[in-house]
Amino acid sequence: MSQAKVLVVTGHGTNCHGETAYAARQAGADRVSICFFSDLTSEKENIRDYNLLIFPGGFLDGDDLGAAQAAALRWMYSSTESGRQIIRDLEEFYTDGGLILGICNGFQLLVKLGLLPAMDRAYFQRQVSLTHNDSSRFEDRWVHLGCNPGSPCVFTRGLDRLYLPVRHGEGKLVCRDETMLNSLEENNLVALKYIHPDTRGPTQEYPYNPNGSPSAIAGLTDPQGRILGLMPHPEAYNHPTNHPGWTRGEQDILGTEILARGIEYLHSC
Ligand SMILES: NC(=O)CC[C@H](N)C(=O)O
Repeated sequence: MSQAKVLVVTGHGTNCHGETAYAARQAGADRVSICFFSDLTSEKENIRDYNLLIFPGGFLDGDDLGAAQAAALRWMYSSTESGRQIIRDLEEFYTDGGLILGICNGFQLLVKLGLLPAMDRAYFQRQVSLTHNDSSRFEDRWVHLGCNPGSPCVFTRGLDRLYLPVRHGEGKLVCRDETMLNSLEENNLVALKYIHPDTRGPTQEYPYNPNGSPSAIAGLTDPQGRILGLMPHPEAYNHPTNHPGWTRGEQDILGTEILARGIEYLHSC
């Protein structure tokens, strides 16, 4: 059994790191640290000392140039003080079996870095993007989600339906064409979809699909299932009283279950 060592990486404008670290502890992590991106370049922290990397939600660099765009460039082109490229550390971290979770702004970073969906195992090549919601406004609401039982994703393993909050302006997935969208489905890289509360099937209907994402895509995984990026915030449903209907006795599976599945996977390694 290996320990689950979690690193939550923040930057200017990140605002969900504290809650995400709390949720990781609740989910059973053995060690949780929060570090700033510059702690990596100054070599105060090294991602190779961890096995679960979390990119939390927020507004990195004020969403200038598009959400997480500047941060993606920073990851691609920054080096440590001793001259090691940060991106090589990230690559080795993943090749050695690490898990990566990107929540909302973190998901935006993962697609812009090309870590998701990494179709045909083409890691670090940008294949899709996330853009402005169809509503042209920030959407802040709870959504119903269905997990894909055929997906290799370790974070959603055994989960069926979830109810989680979203809060974003740029959550609509963009694919080059219909063929790419179909390949995402065929390769089971779609881990989570927005579903309609009545039919319980994938939906394009607003506001159940809050951004107009094609095929109702809310979260993606990679071919190895060790990376998950999702627009909803699992860390924000870490206690029954976070549920908007808790005073009426309403409850769903806690969002922290997503983190717990990843941590269980690490414990089993
Ligand atoms: N909650 C978040 O992480 C916000 C995501 C993002 N910056 C957006 O508004 O699209």
